[in-house]
This record gives sequence, C-alpha cells and structure tokens, in this order.
Amino acid sequence: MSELLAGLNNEQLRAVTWPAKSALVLAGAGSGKTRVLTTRIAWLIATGQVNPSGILAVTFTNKAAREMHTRLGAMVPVNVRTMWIGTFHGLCNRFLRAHYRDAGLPQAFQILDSADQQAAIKRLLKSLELSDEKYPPRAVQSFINGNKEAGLRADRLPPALNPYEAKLVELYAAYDAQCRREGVVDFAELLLRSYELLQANAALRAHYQGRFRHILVDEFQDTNRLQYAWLKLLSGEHNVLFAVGDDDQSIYAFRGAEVGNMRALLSDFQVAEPVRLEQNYRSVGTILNAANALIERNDGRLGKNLWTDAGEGEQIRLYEAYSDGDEAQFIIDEVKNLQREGMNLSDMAILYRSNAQSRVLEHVLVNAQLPYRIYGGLRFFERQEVKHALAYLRLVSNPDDDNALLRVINVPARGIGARTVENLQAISREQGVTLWQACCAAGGGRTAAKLGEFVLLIEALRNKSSAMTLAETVSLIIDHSGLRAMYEQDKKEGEERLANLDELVSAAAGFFPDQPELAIVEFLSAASLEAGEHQAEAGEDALQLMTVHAAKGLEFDAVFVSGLEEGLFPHENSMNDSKGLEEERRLMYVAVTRARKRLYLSCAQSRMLHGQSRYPIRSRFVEEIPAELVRVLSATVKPVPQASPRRAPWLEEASAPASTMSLQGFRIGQGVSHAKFGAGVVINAEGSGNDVRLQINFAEHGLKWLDLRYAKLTAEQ
Ligand SMILES: Nc1ncnc2c1ncn2[C@@H]1O[C@H](COP(=O)(O)OP(=O)(O)OP(=O)(O)O)[C@@H](O)[C@H]1O
Ligand SMILES: [Mg+2]
Repeated sequence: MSELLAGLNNEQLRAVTWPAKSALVLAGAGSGKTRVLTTRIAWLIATGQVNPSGILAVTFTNKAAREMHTRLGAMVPVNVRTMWIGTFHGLCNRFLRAHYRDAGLPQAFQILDSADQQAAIKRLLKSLELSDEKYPPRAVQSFINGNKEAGLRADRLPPALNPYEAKLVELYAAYDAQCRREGVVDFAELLLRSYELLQANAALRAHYQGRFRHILVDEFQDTNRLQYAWLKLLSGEHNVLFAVGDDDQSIYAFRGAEVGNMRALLSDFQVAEPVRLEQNYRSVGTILNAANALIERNDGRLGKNLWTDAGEGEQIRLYEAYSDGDEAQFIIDEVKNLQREGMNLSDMAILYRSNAQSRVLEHVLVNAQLPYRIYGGLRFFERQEVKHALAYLRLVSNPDDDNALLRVINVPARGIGARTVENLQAISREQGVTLWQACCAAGGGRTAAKLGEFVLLIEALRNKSSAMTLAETVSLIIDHSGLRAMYEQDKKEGEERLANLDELVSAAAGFFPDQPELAIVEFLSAASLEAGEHQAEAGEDALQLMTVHAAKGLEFDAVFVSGLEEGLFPHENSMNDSKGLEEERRLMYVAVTRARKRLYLSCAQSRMLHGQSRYPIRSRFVEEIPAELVRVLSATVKPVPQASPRRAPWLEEASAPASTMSLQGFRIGQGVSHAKFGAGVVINAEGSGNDVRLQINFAEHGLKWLDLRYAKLTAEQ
C-alpha cells in the first residue's frame, strides 16, 4: 500500500485517498491529475473498498485507456478487463453491445465514423432529391450531431424559425430512420442511445447504479452536456463521481464541451471545494512561466497557481523561417541534433494547429529518412484501401449495410456503373428494401449478370469466412475481392496501400474479442472507435506528429509548436470573437505545456496552404510570451527604411543571389511596393526563370521572402 502512495505530494495524497464521496480535482497542466486518478483506482481496489467491476473510468482517448489499463495492471494484481475503462464512446459501445435488444439495435450494429456519417447524409439528400449545395452535408451533419449532443431528437426540437431550419429537422428525422433501417449508429448516437436506454429502463439503471460505486473522469473540462447527464444518471444517489480537469485546457467548446460542467458538478454532487494541485512535475521553469504568462491573459478563469522545483531549464527557442519548407527543414535538423545528443525520437513531438500543415513536414521527413508517426490526419482506419477492405468485412457481417455496399460494389471495377447503382437505389426506395436485397432480386440481362457475380462473391466470402479466424477472413477478403490485384497494378501508390492492407491483417491477428463469435463485429467497432490512434502505437522509435488537439494529456521531452502565425494559430475562424480567441489561447497553453525540457516555437513568412500562398505575420501568442524566456534563432532584423542595396552580412549563408538579369524585371536594391506590406527594397533573391523568390525589406513589416509566382509586386521606377 505504502508503495502505491509513495512519492505523492500532500495534495495528491489527499485526492487519491479522498473518502467515498464526490470530488473535483481542479489543477493545471502536468500537476499529476491523470496520475492521481489512476492511483486512486489502484488504492480503492487495494484497500478493498471496491471490486474491480465496481469501477467506471472515462479517459479522453483509447490510447489513454490502454495506458491506464497497463499502469493499473502493474499496480494491483487484478484482472483489469473487468473494469470499465474507456472513452465515452467506447464505454457506450460496450453498454449497447450488452443490451442491444433493449436499445432496439441489431446485435451486429455498426458504427459510422464521421466520414461514413457524411456519406450516409449525402445518400439521404440524394434519395430525397435535395441538392447538397443548398444543404451542405457537413452543415446537416453538425446540425444533427449538435442536437444529439444536447440530448434532443428531431421530434423534441423547438419549432423551426424558418423553412430552411424546418428542412434540417426533417432531414434529421429521415437520417435517424435511415440509420435504424440499416442497423448503424453514429458517434453521437452511441451516447444518446445509451442515455435514453438508461433513462427509460429503471431495472437496467438500478443495476448499473448498483454496480459502479466509483465513477472517475479524466479531462472533465471537455465533457459536453449529454456526457455530463449520462454521468449523473449512472451515478444515481449514492455513487461517487471523481472528476479531474483543468478549465484552462478546455479546447472542445466548438464541439459542445461545457466548462460550466465543472461548476455544475460542485453543486449537483455537493462538493464543497475543489482539490487543487499546484506543483507541476512535467516542465522546467521557463516553459511553465511561458505557459502561465500566456494563460493569464484569458478572462473568467477559475484561477490556479503552478510552480515547479525542476529548475529554470533552457530558454525557449524561436525560429522565424522564410517559408514553410524552411521551417520544416529547421525542425527536422533540430530533431536530428537532439537525436545525436541521445534523445529518442518518440520523446519528441511536432505539433500543429491544422492537419493540412503535416504535408510539408512529411515531405522533409521522408527525404531525411526519419521514421515518424502521425496521430490523426489521414488515419490508418480512414485510408481508402483500409476502408474498402473494411467495407467488404461489413458486408460479410451484414450485407444489408448500404453504406458498405455502395463503397465497394464497383471497387475494383467490375462493370457496375453509376446508372445501375441509381436504379438499385430507386428500387430500394420504392420497395423499401436494402440495396443488397435489390441486387439479389435483379432480373436478367447483362447488368444483372454483373450484379449476380457481385452477390455470389459476397456470399462466397460469407460462407468461407464462417469457419475462419478473423485474420484469415480479412486476408481472404483482400485476396478474393480483387483489392490486392487492383493495388498490385497501381505503380504509384500500390505498394504503400498493399502494406497498409497487410497491416490490417496484422491488426486483425492481434485483436482479442470479448466474444469470439462476434469477432468481426467487435473488430469493426474497434476500427471505427480507434480511428486516429492506431498508427502511433507499437513499433520502432519514431517522431510523433499531431495536432495540438490530439496532444492533450500527453508529454514529450522536446516539443516543436509550428506554424505560429496569425490566421493559422490563432485560427482565422476564431479571430473575430473574444471567446474564440480565448479557446485558441487555451490551445496554445496545451501545446506549450506538453514539453518537459525543450520547447521550440516556429513560424514562416510565407506558406502554401490549401493551394494558396499566404504571407502571414507572427502569431500574437509568440508576443505574449515574455521576451526574456525566449532565444531567437533566426536572423530577424528591425526594418530599415533605407535599406542598403548591398547584400546584408547576416545573409552570408543564404543562397547566392541570382543574376540581376533573371529576376523578372526586378533588381537588388530596387524600390518596390506590395498591396499588403507597402513600400520596401529588394535585398536578395534566389531561384531563376519562373521560380524566383525575392527577399524584401519592407519599411513597416521588416524582412519577407516573396515568391514572384504569387506575390503581386510593383517596381518603383
Ligand atoms: N508526485 C509526483 N512525483 C513525481 N512525478 C510526478 C508526480 N506526480 C506526477 N508526476 C509526473 O508528472 C507528469 C505529469 O503528470 P500527469 O500527466 O498526471 O499530469 P496531468 O495533470 O494529468 O497533466 P495534463 O493536464 O497535461 O493532463 C507525469 O510524467 C507524471 O508521472
Ligand atoms: Mg492528464
């Protein structure tokens, strides 16, 4: 026992050994909240206060859940599988699988991830003959999910304000009906369905309230209304809700998270005072000071102090690159230096605000031959080839899954064209049958023969797979569906896609279902639920790349926060309102506090994003960090109104200036003007022909590199 509690500070100890009543631990980044939560579970079990089956713990990612399992396994000698530890979605999935009948679901119900859901909505719009320009599927999707997360079904919504909204409500109802017909549920539905079932079924509710004596929630600041209501319902009158969180790290308000749940918990669960942890064990002083200085600018915080006894550590490094490519190169060079100094690649992370930023980084990483893994982005289970294979697997499990059928009916191409598919959809609509049933009933003719072959293929896969293991089934599907042959012919990307398909077989081989007869179903739901986390798992030492959102709760020795530019971070959508900006600042706080020892900040003076080039200015968040904490690495100079035409000494290492002849009419030393940056002087150049970049010293905006293909520059004569 004493071993379990060894090393905890007094406040942590108080939280871990809190009596059997509800509590809120409110504390800043790196103060040990997650550690306290895990240790409390171990302590409750070790002291015999609860059986493992009496524990329900909610984590923010599946990865965090697995880590908690592993830690607990090492701390207390119990079968950790009997504990319910997982994300809200994972736990609701487990609950609905156990009670599918009461929930009105087929036993093999499938989970739609966000992309599947969008496809389902597109299909619905088409069947109702509504244009997706007028009703963008994304907008319909967020309308549906927003309402589900608020606990509202279509028939319980307040009267629509206008005909457009009325149509959205209709679409919501029609979408739910379509999902019911096809036996599928989306992410938000997992929660809402569980909540409704618990609420409607008193016996079930009593059972679970009796079972889960201790409910523990990590990252509580990011729970939404429905999740909070679900927790409240499960905890009943007597059970204990132990929540840990940090209002300064609430970064999902855009998805309905309510930091107000923290205040609600205090009153709903009669918690007199939150427990506060103030010592940070993660970061050196400089990093912590920077984080504190940043977050102090937000209003309405619950207020916290954080200190560390880890010493000041090194200064934060700031690099201002002239382009995104240069930024990426700088980062990768630093990564290599750190690696040479003995740091593992897996202890370093590159963080960015938007997934699109990873492309340039990946490009440089591939050239440098550094192994890396991306969390999020194009996720393993979202890759085209993997989704194709999973669609076949879905059909093997349930041929009435229309989404899956549409995805692969003509992949690989087997002569079933768009017209045929439209006919099938019309039959399905008119006769109220699934597409599979429509396929099976197709009459004579050439097209029907093609459909017949497809039906035979799926049936053969179903028959053969019934006596096979999961991995064998996946392998069979890849070979017999024609996917393997198709990718073998693809000279460009085939090799990588085949490797991913093989990886899928390995994933299936390493999957241990709770109920072997439901292996396929369980594997498919795990694939939907774990999208985005698989890649960053096992394997060789690799650099970690992810969005700041995905980095929540994690820590690394060295962290690179890239793209610190106005419009990118803070994101342009957030810049016009103070709430949005404060959420961005919390996001920056999360980014900075991921670092243990070394923190790099970087930005670029020009960036290609979504096919457009931009010339951004440095993020305000960089300016908000006290200057004495930062060491500037790039050659930044103050603007000089009358720049000398000679090459400046700090540019000695830059590439040699192109000859004045090839600069598309510009020359070094020439006065120029730019629509956004105003007047300046050309001081350096690189490239030739059409691909020329000029470095210009603008009187008001300082040094910039501009690409002449995109920049509109006028020469002063
Ligand atoms: N008492 C302690 N002694 C030594 N190390 C500790 C102690 N408490 C926590 N740590 C370590 O500090 C680091 C941060 O802890 P943890 O991840 O639990 O913080 P957190 O509050 O959950 O952070 P975040 O807000 O980012 O999720 C971890 O490496 C953890 O093992
Ligand atoms: Mg944590």
